[in-house]
Amino acid sequence: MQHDTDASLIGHEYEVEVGPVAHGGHCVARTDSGRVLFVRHALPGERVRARITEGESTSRFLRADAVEILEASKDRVPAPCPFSGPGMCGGCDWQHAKPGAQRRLKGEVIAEQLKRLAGLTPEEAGWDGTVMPAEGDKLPAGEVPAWRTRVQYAVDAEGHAGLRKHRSHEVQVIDHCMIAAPGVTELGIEKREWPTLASIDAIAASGSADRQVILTPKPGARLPIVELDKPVSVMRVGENRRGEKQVHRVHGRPFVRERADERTYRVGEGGFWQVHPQAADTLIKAVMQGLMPRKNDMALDLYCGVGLFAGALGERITDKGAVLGIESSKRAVEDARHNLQDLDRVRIEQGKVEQVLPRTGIDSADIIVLDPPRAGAGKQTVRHLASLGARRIAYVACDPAALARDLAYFAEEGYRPVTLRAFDLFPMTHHVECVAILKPVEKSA
Ligand SMILES: C[S@@+](CC[C@H](N)C(=O)[O-])C[C@H]1O[C@@H](n2cnc3c(N)ncnc32)[C@H](O)[C@@H]1O
Repeated sequence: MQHDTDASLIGHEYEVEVGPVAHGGHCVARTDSGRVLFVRHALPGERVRARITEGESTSRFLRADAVEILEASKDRVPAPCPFSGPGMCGGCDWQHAKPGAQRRLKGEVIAEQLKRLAGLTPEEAGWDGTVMPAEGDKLPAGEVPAWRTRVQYAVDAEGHAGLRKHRSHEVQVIDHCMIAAPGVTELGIEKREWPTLASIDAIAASGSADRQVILTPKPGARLPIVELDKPVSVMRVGENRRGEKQVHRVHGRPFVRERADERTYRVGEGGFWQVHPQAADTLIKAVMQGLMPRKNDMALDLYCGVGLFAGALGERITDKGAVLGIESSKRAVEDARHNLQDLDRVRIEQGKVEQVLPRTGIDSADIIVLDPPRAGAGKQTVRHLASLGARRIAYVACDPAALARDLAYFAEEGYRPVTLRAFDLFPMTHHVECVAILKPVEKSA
């Protein structure tokens, strides 16, 4: 039996004044009785009618969608995508904000996380407070940037391709995704029916003409014959006898080729590559400007993926120096070793940073780049890195909260950020990428 005290509030509506944007991209508001709402599709300063999408009368906070805008912000624009809005596609949650306002709001989230979790003002973090577009991203104002080179389509019960709704397994059927790169759209996935599939990952490399689809069949279903508008390589997701996910090549190359800093990188299924076409070059430039590698440096590239930063470092560390990359994914390590085989100062180790790094016996490094997954590196790894005495550390982060937490750990170990740069590598969404350069705090005599 359900008590009155924990009754579901889903569907209840409140008129609220919308406060600041919070980590995760939702705006904070309060009901008249003081309940905290995280409101999607709203903007700071607006008055909206918010409909509860998650929460009970006893929940600490509720989630809501702005279903009617009673007083609009000057930053609001009509969402260009017909599939974006309350109850629809969960992808682009900031379509209703002008591009400049999107970047300003991302900046406000970074500033808030730095203050709350690392006790740093923007000045103390070496940040001018701006979020820059990716290098070379010169899209005219007002146009929707078609940047997404990798799109994961979900398939509904009738076989129509679409995108997942926000925090839901339901599929929003679409006829095209506005932020998908032209190479993805040209495949025509949405024009066909896929009754035997659960999902389709579509990849259109930006560094080559390679196109790939990774098909996940419904349990027990057969793989369809794939006929798309452009030639693609096809991979299939299955399970081995132990129930572990395995990916097999059906036809074509089992990888796509990408380019960054004038090198070609092979990226196999499951290997990480930045989704925005200008992201890899933008990040390499920011990291190299910050680290300023010297020919004899001992350098580490942690969470190295298919070798993006290790490649850039290996090009610059040419004399008696060395570069060690560490990456947990076996497939990515195979690709990294292939990609960097011409760089004889570069070595790649497979395994988790927190396990492999202590095993290497390395007790000093001159420069370090780390680009961990969303959760960040964590206290143990930060402590280990600080003990290596590097003169500079570049921290690449896709989550400002994880970055701020790790900056606080670095501060405990005597490292502080000297510059921080933020890039809008995910336009139309609340996501943002940061590069912080850290140096040891000089000890006073
Ligand atoms: C954000 S990606 C960065 C990849 C690469 N630096 C790039 O920009 O292309 C993070 C990478 O860390 C790897 N990874 C995740 N957890 C790890 C761990 N504990 N140790 C080592 N690698 C890990 C993932 O497989 C992924 O390739």
